Amino acid sequence: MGEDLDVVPQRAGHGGDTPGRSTRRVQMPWSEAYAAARDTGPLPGEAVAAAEATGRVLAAPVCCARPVPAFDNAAMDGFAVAGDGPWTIRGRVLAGAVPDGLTVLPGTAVEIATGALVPGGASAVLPYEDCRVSDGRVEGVRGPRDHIRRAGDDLAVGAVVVPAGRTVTATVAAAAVQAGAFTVVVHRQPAVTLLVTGDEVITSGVPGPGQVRDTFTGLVTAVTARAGGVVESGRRLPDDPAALRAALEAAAGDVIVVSGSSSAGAADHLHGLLGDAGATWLVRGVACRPGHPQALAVLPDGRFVVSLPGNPYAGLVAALTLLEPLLAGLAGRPPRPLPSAVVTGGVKLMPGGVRIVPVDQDGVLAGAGSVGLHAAAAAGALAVLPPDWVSGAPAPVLAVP
Ligand SMILES: Nc1nc2c(c(=O)[nH]1)N[C@H]1C(S)=C(S)[C@@H](COP(=O)(O)OP(=O)(O)OC[C@H]3O[C@@H](n4cnc5c(N)ncnc54)[C@H](O)[C@@H]3O)O[C@H]1N2
Ligand code: MOO
Repeated sequence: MGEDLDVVPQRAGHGGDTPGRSTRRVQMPWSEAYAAARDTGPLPGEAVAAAEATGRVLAAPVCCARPVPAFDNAAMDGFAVAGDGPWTIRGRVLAGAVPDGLTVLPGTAVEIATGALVPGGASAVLPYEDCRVSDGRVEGVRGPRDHIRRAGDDLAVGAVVVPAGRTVTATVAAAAVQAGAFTVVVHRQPAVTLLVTGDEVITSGVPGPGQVRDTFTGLVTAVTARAGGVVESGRRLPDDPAALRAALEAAAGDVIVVSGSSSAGAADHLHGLLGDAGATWLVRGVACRPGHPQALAVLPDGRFVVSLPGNPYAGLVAALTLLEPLLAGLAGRPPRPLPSAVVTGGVKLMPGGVRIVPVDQDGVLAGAGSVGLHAAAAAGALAVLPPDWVSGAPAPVLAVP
């Protein structure tokens, strides 16, 4: 666990606080940091084929473009008839056929399939079950229902199929297509560039003395996907300010995630570079353990920078505290309260802040430092424990990716 250099549990650090190198950082309460990340607002909408929009959030309502049903069609297999019976059979219309010029005259019938376009003149469809057919004639008694589905019976043009703000599911996409809305307007997916810093970090092979294997690429990719974003590029960088500055300048997309370089050491350049670049802090330090050095800034051109502390468990905490809500907000997902669960066990709490601890599906805490990921991996979730938490009380819970 890192040293508590600067625990000042009060709110501060919102916009306007220009980054610069400093070892003393005011820490924002965890719930405010989470909300600040989540409330950055959605990206604009774009038109996407309904069938390809699954998982995206509607930026505009889906409106009915063609009536449902789109044309008068038979609700039953049988005979479309006009006038009183018996009726002389004059033809057959199957689904998909266009009975151009075919009119059902009084006293005549057309054999018809469910879903087939009902020819002009027909006043009802008699199901086979209600008919007798002999010598090219149909006899039967019309019931109270005409068994014709009229155009627009279910939905009229202009009606709202699904309101804005809903996530496109397979059913939403199918309903849109059924209503003739073949494209839908969804919030743009936030695009992420991941910069993995650290001379000691390697991305393949067995680490040599002083080296570690990168743990962030997979975690950030999973958290990003879960929040509705997409990692468009990832790079490993040495602890070199010029390389980090160039990578920050060149990074494409909406959000730059930087792992490591979050602290105050001689090799930690991120904060100074963000200051040089004129960035504005939305969050700079969070009153939580682990993960207190995490930060969120916005560059003058609107790109966000999320700083994940290099210690792997602390970085995971930060990815769930800042990255996931930021991306979910940018993707247009409506804010929802975090799920909460009854948590039991014993842990040293953090005065003036929250302790974030792996918790299993039965609500039992597992201990964890700021480095090892094993407890989070085995537990599957993290409990956010306020300073006054007692065993048996509920606490917000974050699912691990
Ligand atoms: N003087 C202070 N020192 C430190 C403080 C502090 O407040 N004052 N905070 C400590 C805490 S807490 C954390 S967390 C770390 C944050 O460090 P950085 O974000 O600057 O990260 P590094 O120093 O580069 O690395 C820290 C640690 O993490 C390992 N690491 C880095 N990247 C990866 C990766 N991609 N995969 C796996 N492991 C990684 C790295 O090898 C180091 O062991 O600062 C404390 N120090
Ligand atoms: O302990 Mo640090 O808090 O690893 O982020």
